[in-house]
Amino acid sequence: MVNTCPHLIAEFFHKAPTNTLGGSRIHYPNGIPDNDVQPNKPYVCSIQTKQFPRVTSQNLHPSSSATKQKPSKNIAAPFPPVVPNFTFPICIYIRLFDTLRMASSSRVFSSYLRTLCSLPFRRSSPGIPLSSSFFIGKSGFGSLRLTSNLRKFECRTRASMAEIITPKSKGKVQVFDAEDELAVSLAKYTADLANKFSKEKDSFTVVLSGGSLIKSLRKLVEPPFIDSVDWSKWHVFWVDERVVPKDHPNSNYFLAYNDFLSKIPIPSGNVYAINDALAAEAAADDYETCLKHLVKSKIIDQSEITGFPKFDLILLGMGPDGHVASLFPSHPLVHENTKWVTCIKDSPKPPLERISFTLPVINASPYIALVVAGASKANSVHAALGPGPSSDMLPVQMVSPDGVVTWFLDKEAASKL
Ligand SMILES: O=C1O[C@H](COP(=O)(O)O)[C@@H](O)[C@H](O)[C@H]1O
Repeated sequence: MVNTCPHLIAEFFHKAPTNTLGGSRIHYPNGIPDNDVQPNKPYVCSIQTKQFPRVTSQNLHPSSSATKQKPSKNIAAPFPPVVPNFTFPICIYIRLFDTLRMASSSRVFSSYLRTLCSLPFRRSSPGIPLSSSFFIGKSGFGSLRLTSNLRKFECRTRASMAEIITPKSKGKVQVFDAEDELAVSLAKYTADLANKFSKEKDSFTVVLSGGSLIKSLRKLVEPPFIDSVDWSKWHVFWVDERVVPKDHPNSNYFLAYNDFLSKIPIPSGNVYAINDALAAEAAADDYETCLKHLVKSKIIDQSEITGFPKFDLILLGMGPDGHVASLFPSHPLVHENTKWVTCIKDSPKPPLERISFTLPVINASPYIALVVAGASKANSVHAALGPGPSSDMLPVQMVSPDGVVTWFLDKEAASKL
């Protein structure tokens, strides 16, 4: 019986005409007897109830008349009068830990549902998976599992972040309801890695992109993160640069200096800008020489397998067309596999001339963050993370390191997943 269960799982289908939600009886799958239920193991069960009103997106709304129904005499409180607009697409499984009290109290149940309502993906959108399920554990940490007939996602969430677990090769994908939350998470991720590497090898080599990435790093230069790292251990590089003077508004260095570097106590000798006094090829060669020197002096690690430099962390942005660094779709530079640093003189995005790390350098990194926000990038995010192969590989799809790729997406960028 419910009362003897170490944890409970409720399931409801808000689309089905017989929707119910309640706690009078838990049915475990495949006829598992209640006393065989293992602690801390999730089961997808159904709750059979006659007491609660049917659950639909309407009657979960506070103003709905269903929420004002009188509860049956068997339940402690009316079924959630407080759950805001609730429009999960198909079906939801709620795992409740720690006993009967959770199932037997609709107040607890409704507080779980409130947490659930703050999740992304709660609105139906084109391409919404055919079914979804949601698990909430003891700590308030939950996950949303979305299943389509093409592929499976599993999302884990804390507050308004969902994590989509894709095939390993595609990396770890986090989706944030708001860009501000993305920025906090990125700051924590970066600070944690900086501390890990500073502790392990007394230095931290990090590579910046230009563009919107710098804005997304803004929380790192605010408390508590700014005080949580030893900036003297940092060595900062650029994955790409535009061939313009360092004080030009198009310069990636200029952007990073204004919004990031000028706000942190990093030794100026640890900031390795691309030489703006040289023409494109010379600047690329000069940067490669600089990197080789730093590999020799053991500031930068080197991949034992490929010989390419191995930066501790590469922070990558992605353009709406799926470009990363200054490696653009269908451009021959994406196939450069000898040089460490190269240049492009016909960039489809201005300015025409740019310097860029090559893909083997990017892919040598043990940690890559792909930071992508905004609806304009949703198609490329879908090409990279969505189901099925695409005929023309975007540069972002060629980011495939031996290490870990972590995607930081806002919900607009993830809207086509
Ligand atoms: O031109 C560039 O574009 C990409 C993406 O920029 P975003 O503003 O769309 O995020 C950027 O990552 C790269 O460093 C930059 O040179």
